[in-house]
Amino acid sequence: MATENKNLSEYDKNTIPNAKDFRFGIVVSEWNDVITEGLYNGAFDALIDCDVPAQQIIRWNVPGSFELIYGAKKMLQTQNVDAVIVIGCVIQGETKHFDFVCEGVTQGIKDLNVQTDIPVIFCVLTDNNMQQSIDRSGGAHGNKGTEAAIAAIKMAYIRQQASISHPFNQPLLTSGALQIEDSPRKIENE
Ligand SMILES: Nc1c(NC[C@H](O)[C@H](O)[C@H](O)CO)[nH]c(=O)[nH]c1=O
Ligand SMILES: CC(=O)[C@@H](O)COP(=O)(O)O
Repeated sequence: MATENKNLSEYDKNTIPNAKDFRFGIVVSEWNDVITEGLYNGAFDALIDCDVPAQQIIRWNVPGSFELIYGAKKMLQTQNVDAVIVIGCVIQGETKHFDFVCEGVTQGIKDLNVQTDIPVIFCVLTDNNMQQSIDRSGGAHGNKGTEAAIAAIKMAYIRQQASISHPFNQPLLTSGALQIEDSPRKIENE
């Protein structure tokens, strides 16, 4: 189902785990900030609506979507959070730069989800034009930031339940994977 056939802002609170004790990091790209601010507001408002105290939501800004990778890495390395949401808006320009930024940030955020124990939620619009971004940041198709917040709560809950049911969960990765230095959180493959 494409976004045009669903409203990104709709969620059923009855299907969402109790989030009042969870802490969330949100890393926001400053590129296309008219859009990213709308996405942030959607995410923040949804977390508050799901009973997350405002003081348990940490926001950092980065210059562009490509920097979301490093920002999220340092967020999860240094802050006590249960999930991180990265927010960006990449809009096609005249050149192939769009392709490389989108692929780079996608792969980078994927790598963080594989290499670390903290879920990182991908709230990065990759649109053909500004209207598509407007439609997905509080416009005709709802707000992808809202969708990302709900995903963050659900993934934080999965992580919490997994640690309860499998307190000594085994490393997932062989050696040689990306090492995130100086992290207070144990890398899965160690
Ligand atoms: N064109 C867009 C960018 N480009 C900037 C890159 O994300 C990055 O900051 C730069 O290459 C320096 O490393 N970023 C967006 O978020 N959105 C765009 O449309
Ligand atoms: C995604 C981008 O970096 C892009 O918007 C930059 O525009 P251009 O390709 O015209 O340089």
